Amino acid sequence: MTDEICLVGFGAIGALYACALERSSRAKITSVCRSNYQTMHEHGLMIVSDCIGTIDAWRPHRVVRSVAEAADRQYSFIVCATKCVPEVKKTTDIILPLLATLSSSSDTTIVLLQNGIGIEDDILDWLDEHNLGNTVISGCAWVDTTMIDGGKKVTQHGNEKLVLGYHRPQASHTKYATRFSKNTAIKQLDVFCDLLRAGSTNPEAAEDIDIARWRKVLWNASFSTVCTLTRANVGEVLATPTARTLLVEIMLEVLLVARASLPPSPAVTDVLSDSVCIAIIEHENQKSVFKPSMLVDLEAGRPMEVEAIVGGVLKRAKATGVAVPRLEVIYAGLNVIQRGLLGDRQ
Ligand SMILES: NC(=O)C1=CN([C@@H]2O[C@H](COP(=O)(O)OP(=O)(O)OC[C@H]3O[C@@H](n4cnc5c(N)ncnc54)[C@H](OP(=O)(O)O)[C@@H]3O)[C@@H](O)[C@H]2O)C=CC1
Ligand SMILES: CC(C)(CO)C(=O)C(=O)O
Repeated sequence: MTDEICLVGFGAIGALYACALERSSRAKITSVCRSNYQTMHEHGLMIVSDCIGTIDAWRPHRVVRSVAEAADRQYSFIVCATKCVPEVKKTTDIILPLLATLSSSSDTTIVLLQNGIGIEDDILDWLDEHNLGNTVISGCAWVDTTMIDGGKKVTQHGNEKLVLGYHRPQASHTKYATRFSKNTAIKQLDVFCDLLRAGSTNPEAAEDIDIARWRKVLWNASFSTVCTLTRANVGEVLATPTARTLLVEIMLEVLLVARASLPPSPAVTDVLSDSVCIAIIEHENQKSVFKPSMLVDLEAGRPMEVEAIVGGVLKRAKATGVAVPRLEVIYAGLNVIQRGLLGDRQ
């Protein structure tokens, strides 16, 4: 069987995983290409990847200019791999024409490939409001991939892992909870992971995606934010003892919020224990010249994922009454920069 899949957000992550999905030979991808529509038509995309190899002039099955144009059919999966910047546009607003194609009889699954905490909230709210129970999956990518040459090339170096899982209804989603089917969610997660595996990438189905997301945001809320505020690479931050201490202190704050937000379980105790902070720091190459994507966005003058990466943690901190003084300072500092980046968009 061939799955029709729509991809919104044809950047580094979107293109890499769309290519993998299509290389499974069991998926047809419709890609919404915004700034790179013309480039895709004229040149296709060159992919140079340590996991899927080198592919010249790849073009997805169908390339369209807008989400509205893509919404002419039902899809098995709607994949969103834009940067998550609700300060510019909420995910529900970006994919609204596709959401409008959903009905109580459709099995369409929404997949969010984005960093951050609470990135699924507005989609679940929308489904609840519309009395729908479609599965929502999200993925945390542990990969270093970049789109370069004006959208003509994607590079991916080193290891790649995509941890995926489905989101359970939240307490406020009473209508979604009655429509949601855990069996369907598990089945759809399996299908998506199988397609990615067949396309030579390394998906991992998480028992509990919330735990996996908190584990991932530990890195983003600390390294990404401190590197961005100091405009320094990972090695430069690690070489500065006070900044190194700050990284650990931020991670400890995130861990307090994570443990207060999640139902207690052996997995939470295991994956989100304080000792993980030192392990994360020691795992980094101390001389790394790597720049987190938040800093890369700043340097390119693009809005950063402040709300998704820091705002999401702060929302959960407020809801659970956990004090996060360092994250508050980080958030305020990043928002000063973000205001400049948003400019007229505000
Ligand atoms: N790159 C990486 O190595 C990693 C990234 N991530 C996460 O993955 C997510 C995606 O990141 P990444 O691929 O790097 O991002 P990119 O900036 O490379 O790509 C984002 C893409 O989304 C498109 N887009 C944005 N808004 C819209 C819209 N309204 N309609 C249509 N297209 C839109 C952009 O198009 P346009 O060019 O027109 O703006 C761009 O092609 C982020 O959450 C990031 O934090 C996680 C781990 C690693
Ligand atoms: C942790 C990392 C580097 C992906 O592996 C990332 O998420 C980022 O740069 O934003």
